[in-house]
Amino acid sequence: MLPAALHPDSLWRPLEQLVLPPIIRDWMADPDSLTRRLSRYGAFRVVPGFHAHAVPKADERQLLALPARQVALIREVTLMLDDTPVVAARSVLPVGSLTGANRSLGHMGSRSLGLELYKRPLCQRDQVWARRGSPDQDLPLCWGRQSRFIKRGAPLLVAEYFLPALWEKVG
Ligand SMILES: C=C(O[C@@H]1C=C(C(=O)O)C=C[C@H]1O)C(=O)O
Repeated sequence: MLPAALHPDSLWRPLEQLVLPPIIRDWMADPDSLTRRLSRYGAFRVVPGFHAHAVPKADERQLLALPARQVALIREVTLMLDDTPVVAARSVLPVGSLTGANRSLGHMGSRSLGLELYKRPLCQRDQVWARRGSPDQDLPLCWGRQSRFIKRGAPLLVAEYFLPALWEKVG
């Protein structure tokens, strides 16, 4: 029987509404680049996965206030430390947010999105939600953070699931 706080939660809830273990809150509430913080713990690498235009999930569309059938660029990656997967990430980049100087956000490949977001002009991480869940059926239940970034006035969504191996490396 999982303690109540550990039940899978289908809803993204504002981070400040959740009671979290201190180390989890420390990482989930960190306003700075996750890439930069992870890089302090070992050899950091981004392994790209799914990367295509698609209609976002209903909760993603709601968090970005996107119309029902509007497509966005979906980028899924695994963040590795010393060749161990530590974060599963899924970003939703509205087509309208990838114009002008923001175009490079749509062509990151194995470079971290964070490197662009945390370059000048700095992004704002203006909303952060959290949930206990699994990014997909092959991965274990873990804490997830959904952030809305504003870069050059344009919104994008980055979900990061903190895999169990992360806490072994940073604990
Ligand atoms: C937002 C950041 O970028 C990271 C890099 C990602 C990518 O390359 O797709 C996805 C999740 C983020 O953890 C960050 O470093 O804080």
